[in-house]
Order: sequence, then structure tokens, then C-alpha cells
Amino acid sequence: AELPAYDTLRERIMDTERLATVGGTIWLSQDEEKANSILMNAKRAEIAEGFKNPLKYAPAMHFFQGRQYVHQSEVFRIIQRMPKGAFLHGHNTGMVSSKWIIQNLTTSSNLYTCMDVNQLLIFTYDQSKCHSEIQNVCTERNDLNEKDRMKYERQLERHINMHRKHPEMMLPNRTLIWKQFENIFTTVDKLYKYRPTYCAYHKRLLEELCEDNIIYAEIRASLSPLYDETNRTYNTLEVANELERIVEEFKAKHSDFVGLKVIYAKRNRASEDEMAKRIVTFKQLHNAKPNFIIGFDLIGNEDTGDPIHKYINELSDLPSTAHYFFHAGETNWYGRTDWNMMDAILLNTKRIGHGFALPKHPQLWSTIKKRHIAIEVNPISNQVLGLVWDLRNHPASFMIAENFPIIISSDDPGVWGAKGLSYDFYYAFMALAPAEADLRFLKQLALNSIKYATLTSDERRKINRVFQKKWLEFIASVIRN
Ligand SMILES: O=c1[nH]cnc2c1ncn2[C@@H]1O[C@H](CO)[C@@H](O)[C@H]1O
Repeated sequence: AELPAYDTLRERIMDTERLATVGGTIWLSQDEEKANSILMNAKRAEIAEGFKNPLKYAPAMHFFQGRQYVHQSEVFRIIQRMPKGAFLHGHNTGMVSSKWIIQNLTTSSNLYTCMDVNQLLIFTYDQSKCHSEIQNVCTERNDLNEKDRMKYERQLERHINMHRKHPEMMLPNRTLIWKQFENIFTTVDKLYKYRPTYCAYHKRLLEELCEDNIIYAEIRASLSPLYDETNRTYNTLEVANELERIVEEFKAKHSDFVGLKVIYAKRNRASEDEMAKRIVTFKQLHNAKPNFIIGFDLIGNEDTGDPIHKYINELSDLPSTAHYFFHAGETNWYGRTDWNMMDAILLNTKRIGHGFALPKHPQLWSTIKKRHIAIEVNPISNQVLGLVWDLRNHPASFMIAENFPIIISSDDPGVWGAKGLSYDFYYAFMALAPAEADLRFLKQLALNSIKYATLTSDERRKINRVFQKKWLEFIASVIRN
């Protein structure tokens, strides 16, 4: 008589937990249930196989080593086809595939490589930053046969991608990882500041989002001045104009795409005066384009940057229509850098970028839930940038169990060989969430991305309509195949 009661209790506990997780209370239609069982058959098979052979189980591996197995995954293929809603945490200059960049943006005859002051390879159209002989990329490439050309391109790509065969060698040293990471942005700095390249790059950025079934994005961008072939320069507002034009042209060709907006993002190391100036610039930008330049953020390695607290005076008055989207808590420290999360919340941030350290700060939990401050979780980014090795140990598991308002994003997918959101959704589904988390979880992630996006009511109507349509198509296609 004792045993059935014991088993009932166990089941009740498990049910209660399941209902309390992200997506736990979502109701599925009959068709969704059918698609869900197809998805879950694939997921359970992958987990069972991985339990037997963890050395080939991507969710338990570093992305650089697991990616080849992700590509074999049926779950991943389903996730790729799934409409994922909005892309809410990414840095424009890290979002486009490195392979595409090398193949498409390094072919113009006036592009050179050289070494800068720090002996770092940079792409450039002029010699101003060169501290070595310059090499014309076209000439170098054209002198090679097919096979050597591919080798040459792989070599170039290595300078703009974090991928290494043995990421474990880098792991003990986050400073080194960040150095390699920031070097990439130095390597491409001059390349992307050339207006024609800038435009082609951002067009491709939008295409890659669409190819991954994303219908809207809010990206961090610094809007640094551009120059063009006539040596004309474009100031920050003019760069915003360019970007807006590219987005509008893209929308005209892709009627289902809802749009892309910009979070003005500047480095987290600056004097108070510099910060005050940036806020002035931000206000001008926001004033000119309130529905395009929607907010402000501080970027860079949080551990070596200045704390948000340093700037509370400068950051204390934002236009009522603008928002903060602070990076905060992207750290392994406890009781230091992580206080940025508190300051972000006290400054009324709309969302928190990363919030990796959130489980350590119980005083912040209820405010985050009450004020619906979404946590932008970037699993692969946190792994590549050395916060966690095995993503099953990622702190977002706690946020999922506790149904925090989370969204999943990919930060700089182009820099680590991911694309769009699918890889991060896969890791969220397979490594961060419970084994039995199902289509409800994935659907909730997509719905959250829409819920926590910064949209007008017209845009909201459109995104809901488009998402609903695409979701039904997706469910039908899963059932069909
Ligand atoms: O995860 C991140 N945390 C903080 N800053 C980042 C992260 N990813 C990229 N950047 C910042 O964005 C710039 C490129 O636009 C990079 O230079 C880097 O400092």
C-alpha cells in the first residue's frame, strides 16, 4: 500500500516541475501534438544515444567540436525549419558568416591586407594603419590555383573566426579568449567602414536571418562613421540613414519580414565626459528616428570594462520613448562585475544581455519577474567566450526551471560558425532544458522573443499574424515529412 502512494508523489513532483518550467503551461493543438511526438521521438533517440556515447553527443560538447554532430541531428533540422520569431541579442559586426565574408567581401581589386601596429592582420583599402608591406588580396588570390586559393581563403577566414580545433587549450585564459575575439573586430574594422562593403554586409545579415526563419531583429551597433570611394565620410546619423534604407529595401522585397532596429552600443570603457557625449549623440539619433534607434547599451568584456555604476549620473535621464538594453552579468565573478545586473535594473533596463550571474542574486529575481525584464541568454557565446564548458552546466537551466522571462540569442554567430538562432536554440533545447522539455518549450522561446521585442502596435499585429501563419506551415511540414 505504501508503494503506489510513493509513486504518485513522485509523479506529482515531476508534473509540478514540468508545469513550472518555460513553456510548461502552453496548450498544444491536435496537429501540434502530432508534430511534438515526431520531435520528441527524435529528441529521446538522440539523448539515449548520447547517454551511451557522450563523446559524440553535441549538447555535452564544445560547439567547435560538437558542430559536426549537430549537423547530423534530426532535432536540429526541425529547429532550423521552425519559425523562431525575433532575434534580440546580436552585434552587427559579428553576425554574418565568416565564410561568406571572405568569399564575397574580399574580392574588390582595391582591398589589401597588412599588419597593424600590433602585428595583427587587417583588411584595408588604404595604408594609413599599416606597419608592414601591403598585399593586394585580389593579386594574391588570382596567382593561385583552385586548391591553393581555397587554402588561402581558409587562412584569411581564420583571422575572422574564433574556431579552433582545440578550444580547451584556450579555456583557462579568458583574457586570451577576449583578445582573440576583439582582434577579429580590429581585423575587419576598416573593411566594414567602407560604405559599399557596409551595405553589402548588412544586406547579407538580413538574408541570413531570413534563411534561419527569423522575422524581426534588434541589433547592437556602434554606427561609427563610414567612408566611400570618393573619400566622402558619413557621420553617425548618416550611417543610421544608410542602415535604415537597407532595411526598408529588404522589407520591400520580403513582405513577411517585420524589420530590424538598432540599439546604439558603445564600449564599456570611457570617462564620464565621454559617456555624457555618447548619451547626447544617442538622444539626437533617437530623436531623429525614435522607432529605429530604440535604445542604448554598453559593450565589451565586462570584467575589464568600467562598471555601469560609474556612469549613473550620465545615464540617469533617457528620453521616455527610449530604453536601456544593458549587457550585465556576463561574468564568472560573484560579488564584483555581476553587480552590473543590479545597476542595470535600477536604471530601468528593458532587458538584460546575458544575465549569466543571475542565479547568484536572489534579491533581483522577483523584480525581474515583476517588471518582465527579459534575460537574453546566449549559450554558445558564453561557451566560446569561456564562461562555461559543458552547456548542461549553464545557469540558464535555473532560469528555465523557474520560468524566468528568457529569450535565446546568438550574439556573434558569424564569428563562431553558427548562423541565425538555430544552433543556440538546439543547445537550449538539448543542453539547458530538461530532457522532457518539448515543443512547448521551443514555442515559448519564440513567443517570448516577440513578447519582449520593442514594437509599435501595428508592428505587433503584423509580427503576430506572420508568426501565426509560419507556425502553422511549420507544424504541417513536420507532420508531412
Ligand atoms: O558577448 C559580448 N559581450 C560584450 N560585448 C560583446 C559581446 N559580443 C560582442 N561584443 C562586442 O561587440 C563588438 C562588435 O560589434 C566587439 O568588439 C565586442 O566588444
